[in-house]
Amino acid sequence: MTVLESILEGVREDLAAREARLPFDVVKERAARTAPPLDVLSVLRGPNVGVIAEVKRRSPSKGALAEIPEPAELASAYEAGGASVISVLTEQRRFGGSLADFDAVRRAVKIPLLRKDFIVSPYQVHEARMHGADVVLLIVAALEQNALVSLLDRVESLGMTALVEVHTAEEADRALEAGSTVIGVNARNLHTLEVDKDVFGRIAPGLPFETIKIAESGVTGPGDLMSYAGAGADAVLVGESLVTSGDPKAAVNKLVTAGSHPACPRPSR
Ligand SMILES: O=P(O)(O)OC[C@@H](O)[C@@H](O)c1c[nH]c2ccccc12
Repeated sequence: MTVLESILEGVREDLAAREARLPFDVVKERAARTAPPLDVLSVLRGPNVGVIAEVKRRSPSKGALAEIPEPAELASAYEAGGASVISVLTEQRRFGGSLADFDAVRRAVKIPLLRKDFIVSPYQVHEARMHGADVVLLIVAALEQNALVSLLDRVESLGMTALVEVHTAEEADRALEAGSTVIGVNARNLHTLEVDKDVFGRIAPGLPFETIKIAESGVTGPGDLMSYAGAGADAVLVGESLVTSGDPKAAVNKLVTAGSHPACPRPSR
């Protein structure tokens, strides 16, 4: 079994437990009564290379990263540092996240929020909306094509934006075929956890120019942001280097400053 497969197994078990506690109908109803999602597309289409800052306690590859006793405080620091979007991991077993973290962050900040989890069922999409998500991650490697298509439709029908994650050119083709407008290229292979920062530069130039391109993983500072920008990134998604920085506001701000510097390559749109 690959790492991704074992993560998905745990996710399905946890999902079944939540479904037993709160019926899908109720989740749908509450989602429909939640304040509408924020327009993240116009945020990501802005003139600068944006920063999506992630609340991440641990990861299968690195183990514990940071305790983060107050996710709301961390998120406020990200917002104050100029992040465009905040990503909150809600997967519990491997990443130490939760929907309670998501709620705390939602109450603390005004900028768009991404629910970062392993979405395999429509239940999780409505659940994300019920908790105030604006963006939902869909991982191509975790989904059959028909499931990807129907989850993407579901996300959009609720007014949210799907960040569709790929790691290979074949997955990028599947993402485009499904109709994705925002594609994240993860430098990390979720089957093996290996990181290859050149993956973005190999895949992004082949995507349509109007596709919003996000470079995910392995950003350690402004240098990485600049090189991803040179390969066409509209934004970078950063977790580890921010949560381990000791000063998340300053760490985000360094990236944001690089992404708005005149010397930073801009997405051509
Ligand atoms: O901590 P990093 O290397 O900055 O990476 C952040 C983000 O890209 C990573 O957390 C991530 C990308 N895709 C995912 C899918 C599931 C869980 C986590 C992820």
